Order: sequence, then structure tokens, then C-alpha cells
Amino acid sequence: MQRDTVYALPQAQLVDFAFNESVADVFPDMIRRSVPGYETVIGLLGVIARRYAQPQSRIYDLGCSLGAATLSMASQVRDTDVHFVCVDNSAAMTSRCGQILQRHLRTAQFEVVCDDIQAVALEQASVVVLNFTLQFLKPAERLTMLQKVYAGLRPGGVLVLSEKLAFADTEEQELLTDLHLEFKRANGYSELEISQKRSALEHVLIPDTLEQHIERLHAAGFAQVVQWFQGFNFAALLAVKA
Ligand SMILES: Nc1ncnc2c1ncn2[C@@H]1O[C@H](C[S@+](CC[C@H]([NH3+])C(=O)[O-])CC(=O)[O-])[C@@H](O)[C@H]1O
Ligand SMILES: O=C(O)C(=O)Cc1ccccc1
Repeated sequence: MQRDTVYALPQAQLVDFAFNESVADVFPDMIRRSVPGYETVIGLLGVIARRYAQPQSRIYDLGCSLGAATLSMASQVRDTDVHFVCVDNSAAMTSRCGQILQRHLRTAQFEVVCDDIQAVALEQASVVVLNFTLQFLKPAERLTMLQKVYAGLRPGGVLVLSEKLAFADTEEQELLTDLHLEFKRANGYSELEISQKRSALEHVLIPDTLEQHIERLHAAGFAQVVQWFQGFNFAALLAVKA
């Protein structure tokens, strides 16, 4: 695995974070060292998919990056007639994702689409995954995205939503942000790397509170909303269509 050094050297100017070639090259290392519980979430996504996958349905991995969620789900889902659709608007990610999935899955089992997740048709879905992706959409566009997911799901289908969280309570926000910083330091990131990435993400990754997520999922139509994971300021929910 290639080590993430994207923000190791002082940047001449502040540039918004982008999922370009340099990020795609080091992404497994970057996300593992940046998101507390990432690997656990990936593993448990497989268990959730195993529970909710339906015969002759589609599983959508929206904002798939290198396909880690799809690989976990494919290893657990028993129905052979489930089709995986992996979508990401970064060509650097989708080209690598296609190569990785090819090594593990049958060609007929999956497709990788380079497009905005807001533009792709969602049909006959039993499982939809937004694993740390909704947070990159403009806040005003998030409800429409969830409504689209709801419409594309079959009854009994599930949306898995993982996100970085904000907290309404100032003290809680400070504590969990601080613990996230300690997590990054513990994983070998320097103060320079941490602060440069924070600036780059400032206008790109806009976290909502858990309460905002739950309310929005209900507004989109989901009857059952359950939080199943939290690692500091990162959480995962599942939302079931009745
Ligand atoms: N509008 C959009 N349309 C399509 N893709 C998008 C959009 N906005 C962002 N992305 C894509 O969403 C992904 C977010 S990373 C997901 C990790 C993965 N799910 C994983 O389980 O390893 C999370 C993170 O880096 O914090 C990137 O690949 C973006 O290109
Ligand atoms: O690094 C961070 O602070 C994050 O919030 C997570 C993250 C992980 C990988 C790419 C972008 C953001």
C-alpha cells in the first residue's frame, strides 16, 4: 500500500481537496489513517448487505472510490444474481476501481460508472451504500439525493449511510474533533499534514449533525432509521424502506 504524503510538504497556495490521481494512488492508506473505524465499517457493511440483499436486485455503491465497500459486500452476499453498480465522479478512482474489481469479481457481476451520483438512474435496488459520500454533496442537494435513493429501492431495501458528523453542542464538537486529531497524530500524520488537509476540506466536506441526518432520512420517506456505528466524529446509519 502506498503511503499518503499528499499534504506532507508546505503547499504554495490553498487548493480545495479533490479526488485526483495523487489522492487515488494513496487512497486506501489515506482513508484508513483518517477515518476512525473505516475498516470496521467496511467489514460490517458486508454483514448488512448479506441481510438485505434480494434475489435479482442491484446493489449500488455510490461514491465507490476504489470499491472497498463493494468487495466487502460481494464476499458476503449469497445471491449470485445480484448486480453491483459502483459510481464515482472521479475518473482517477473509477479506472483503478474497475481494475481492482476485475481481479475479484466476475465481469457480469458488476459495472463501474464514472458519473455524478445525482445523475445516475437507481432501479431495483436492495442495498444502496453512501459510505462517506453524501458529505461531499452541497447541503441543499442532499435531501433530493436521499429521495432519489428511496425511490430506487425496493420495499424492504436498505440505505447504508456513513458520514463525518458535526455536533450541535460546542463541548462535544471540540472533544470529538480533538480525538479525531489525536487519531491522525497516532497514525503518523504531522501537524502540517493535518492543518493543510483541514483547510483543503473546509469548503468541500460539510458535515451535518446526527439529528439532521435522521430527520432528513425520515423526510425522504425511510420508516426505520438506526445508527449502528460511531468512531469519534464518524458514524454509520441504516435506513430501511418499508
Ligand atoms: N457528486 C459525486 N458523485 C460521485 N462521486 C462523488 C461525488 N462527490 C464525491 N464523490 C466521490 O465520493 C468518494 C468519497 S470517499 C468514499 C469512500 C468509499 N465509499 C469507500 O468505502 O472506500 C470518502 C472520503 O474520501 O472521505 C470519492 O471517491 C469522490 O470522488
Ligand atoms: O481526513 C479527514 O479529516 C476526513 O474527514 C476524512 C477524509 C478521508 C479521506 C479523504 C477526505 C476526507
